[in-house]
Amino acid sequence: MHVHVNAAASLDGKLSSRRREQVTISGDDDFARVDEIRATADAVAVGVGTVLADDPHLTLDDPGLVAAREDRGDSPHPARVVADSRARTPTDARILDDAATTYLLVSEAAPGGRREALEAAGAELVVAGAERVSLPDAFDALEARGVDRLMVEGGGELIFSLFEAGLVDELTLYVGSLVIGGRDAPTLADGDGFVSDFPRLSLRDVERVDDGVLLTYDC
Ligand SMILES: NC(=O)C1=CN([C@@H]2O[C@H](COP(=O)(O)OP(=O)(O)OC[C@H]3O[C@@H](n4cnc5c(N)ncnc54)[C@H](OP(=O)(O)O)[C@@H]3O)[C@@H](O)[C@H]2O)C=CC1
Ligand SMILES: Nc1nc(O)c(N)c(N[C@@H]2O[C@H](COP(=O)(O)O)[C@@H](O)[C@H]2O)n1
Repeated sequence: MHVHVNAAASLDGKLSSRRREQVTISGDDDFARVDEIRATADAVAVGVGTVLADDPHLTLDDPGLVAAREDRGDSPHPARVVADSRARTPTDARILDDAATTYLLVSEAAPGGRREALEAAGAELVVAGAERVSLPDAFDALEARGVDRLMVEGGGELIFSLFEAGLVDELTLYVGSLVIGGRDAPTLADGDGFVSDFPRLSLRDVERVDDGVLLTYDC
């Protein structure tokens, strides 16, 4: 499976503020670029922290991109994926509407009642890992369901785990021209952080987009 991580950060590396509310960092051109990456993906993933903070929809905005997917025999929108060990996704989350298939990656520790409620709300559950979602096992299960290209939009906890597991193939980072600051504000890679064996990426491209910079890396 090809895993493409995309995120937007302030120039001090924050994905949002210390309030963990959604901050608009990208401009129109960058959001259009994000839509295009979504359109080429079989599925778009976030962690449950992003679902709880942003209530994202993760579908395509551009009807032309929807039509192009349908012309080539794909579903109108990519599937949606949430890494959610304990099945904390609210049953009324936008990500659970019927616009696209939604896979919830849960662990064996997810309470049975929550699993049933989320299945009733339309989610397809994938169980991988004892306490926390095992990303390698979960991604194998997604691949078995036809997900060959996965886009990951965040947040920082999930992205750190993906780097830690060596699962990232490509990173695009839009760096907006604003400062958010805050020692507790989410960054591109949070988690426990690395103290050695830091992942080193290969810079493929640098481009000016909106009033910021788009960095593209091979991982
Ligand atoms: N600017 C941007 O591009 C973006 C910004 N954001 C912002 O980021 C913030 C949310 O980010 P964050 O709080 O880091 O949340 P994440 O979206 O990264 O979700 C983290 C949660 O995912 C669950 N999870 C399940 N399995 C794993 C695993 N193997 N590794 C890591 N996490 C796992 C964990 O909860 P559990 O243990 O319960 O499973 C964890 O707390 C919000 O403020 C949002 O606005 C988000 C995306 C993009
Ligand atoms: N690329 C990008 N730029 C920003 O400025 C952002 N705040 C985000 N956030 C991500 O986009 C998701 C929202 O998706 P929908 O519009 O609801 O489909 C949000 O959850 C973050 O993952 N991304």
